[in-house]
Amino acid sequence: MIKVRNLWHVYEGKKEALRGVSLTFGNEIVALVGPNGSGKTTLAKHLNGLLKPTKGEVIVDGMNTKEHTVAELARVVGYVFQNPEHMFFEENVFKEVAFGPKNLGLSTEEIEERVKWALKQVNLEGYEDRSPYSLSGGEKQRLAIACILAMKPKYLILDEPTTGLDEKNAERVKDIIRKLYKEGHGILLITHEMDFVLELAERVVLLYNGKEVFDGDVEGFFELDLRKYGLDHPKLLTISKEVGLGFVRSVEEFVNALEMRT
Ligand SMILES: Nc1ncnc2c1ncn2[C@@H]1O[C@H](COP(=O)(O)OP(=O)(O)OP(=O)(O)O)[C@@H](O)[C@H]1O
Repeated sequence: MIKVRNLWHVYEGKKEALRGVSLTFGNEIVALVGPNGSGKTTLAKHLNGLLKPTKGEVIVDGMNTKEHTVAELARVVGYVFQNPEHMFFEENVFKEVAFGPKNLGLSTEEIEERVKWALKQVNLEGYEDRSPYSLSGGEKQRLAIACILAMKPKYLILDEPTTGLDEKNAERVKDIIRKLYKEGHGILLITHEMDFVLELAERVVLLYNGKEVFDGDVEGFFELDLRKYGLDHPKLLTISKEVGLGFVRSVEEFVNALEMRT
């Protein structure tokens, strides 16, 4: 479990980015949403100790982030940043994925095993010798996930993982997220894409001005007046409600509901 208790974060210059956020998070897919500047990235950075609380505390599987290093916490909470190409620096995909496990001090054999396993999870087998920079946008995103997975963290934070991807690549990333969740990972998705929230999340945390203004299930979230928070409803849901079919989470569910009615 990750427990966030009355978390405040004040940046230098006195910007209060988080103002008393409390939540717990386990093996689930949680979407962290909110308008620009609401504090999503600041909150996420607290979960693996990149930032330390100004007030309050964050406990990751019993570890208080104030008392543990980022290196220790990164074994438990992996963070896949937005625009992953900025994080690549090795000459090939194998070395890129091996970097994390190497830093954990694992044996060569185990490192190789982990790289193989992580690349398989994201369908990048056979890419070992390619330069990370030669990959497509979708492949880079999957490589970034593999780099983090190779550390075998229990929790994963994914910051805008489908931004800039075409539909096919976005679907692939969604499939990876579903698979990782089924395998027991807790997943925190930072996203602006409400379709993504509708389709994938189990729970939504909405931040606004550094406070959580909603923490609950997806259906309840989409009953909010989201315009107040600078967010939109997904088109599919709007149409479904307009034609009286109520809450659906995918085109498939919409079509089924339509067929049931006729
Ligand atoms: N290093 C920093 N120093 C000072 N203020 C900062 C710093 N980083 C973020 N902030 C401010 O803290 C607030 C919250 O920022 P944060 O990046 O957490 O928001 P966000 O919800 O992730 O936004 P976005 O959706 O635009 O990525 C913003 O007002 C931002 O300008």
